[in-house]
Amino acid sequence: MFAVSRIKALLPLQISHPIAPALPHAAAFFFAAPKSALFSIYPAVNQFPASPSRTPIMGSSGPMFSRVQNRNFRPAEAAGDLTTSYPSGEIHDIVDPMFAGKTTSLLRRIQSESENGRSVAVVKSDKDTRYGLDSIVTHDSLKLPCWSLPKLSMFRQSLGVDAYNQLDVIGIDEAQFFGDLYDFCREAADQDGKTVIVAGLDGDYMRSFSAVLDIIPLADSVTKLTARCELCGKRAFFTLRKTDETKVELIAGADVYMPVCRQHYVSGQAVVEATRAVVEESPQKVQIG
Ligand SMILES: Nc1ncnc2c1ncn2[C@@H]1O[C@H](COP(=O)(O)OP(=O)(O)O)[C@@H](O)[C@H]1O
Ligand SMILES: Cc1cn([C@H]2C[C@H](O)[C@@H](COP(=O)(O)O)O2)c(=O)[nH]c1=O
Ligand SMILES: [Zn+2]
Repeated sequence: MFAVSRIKALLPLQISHPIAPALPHAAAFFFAAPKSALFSIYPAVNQFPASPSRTPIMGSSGPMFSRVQNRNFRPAEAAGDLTTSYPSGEIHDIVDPMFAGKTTSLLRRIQSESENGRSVAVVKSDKDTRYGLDSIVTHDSLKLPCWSLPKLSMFRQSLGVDAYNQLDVIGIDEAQFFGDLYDFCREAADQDGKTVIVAGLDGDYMRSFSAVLDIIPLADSVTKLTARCELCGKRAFFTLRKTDETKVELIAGADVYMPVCRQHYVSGQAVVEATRAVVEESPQKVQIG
């Protein structure tokens, strides 16, 4: 087994530079918004518990941006009556390899919804501890407060039922780590009338299916972003793992992963596998790239 070097420098928890202009090398799903508008929602961070995941108290308020009206929630009291007007939720699925800009897109979408007067909250998997548990953070250091939870089924209870009912928009980052993504999205959109914006990897380093693909049949829209191949600069659709670690879930950044085009995925995988075979015979620390 090879040792994987740990991420050396965690990104700072403050925004360290302005919003990247429209994801230069992503086929972007771009919500034009002034930089100042994004920053205007950050003061909300200080109004809420530093880490809601550590204090998931019933009825507590979490990192949800202010809005008082509940536009979407409709009790399902008349279920079965065809004349009943069901809530009009939506599901939008943003998928990509790593570094293509899905967290940036999610952040912009949430910002845009908030500016349009909608009540928003963001949740990510608590498995991703790279930048702490109280924010989603992009690879270029933009951040937004969030809830970190092991399961989406805990979301309503963590926010408190009243706060959940008042929500219009739910953003989900690192969605590939949620086993209950399908059930949560279906209920939130179909029953509770929420707009759900989901961002996650469509495949792991082996290009196997991710939970994010399960919700395509439920979705209003699916957007696949692309990164730039780190080896040749062409469009990158895949994530290459540079180490010999084989477990599916391995939380890391650019020290372990890189976005690659098809050609470099295939050749890169061949190198990783050949190296693994050699090193299994003669163990030593190796990292490619
Ligand atoms: N190899 C890389 N290492 C670090 N950052 C990168 C790399 N390639 C692209 N980026 C930056 O990451 C940004 C996208 O970050 P983010 O939205 O967090 O992506 P994702 O959530 O899809 O992983 C890009 O706009 C670019 O500035
Ligand atoms: C390819 C791949 C990725 N992961 C992990 C690595 C990161 O912690 C996240 C993806 O983060 P990002 O916001 O998309 O950059 O997923 C993994 O566990 N297994 C994989 O195969
Ligand atoms: Zn390439």
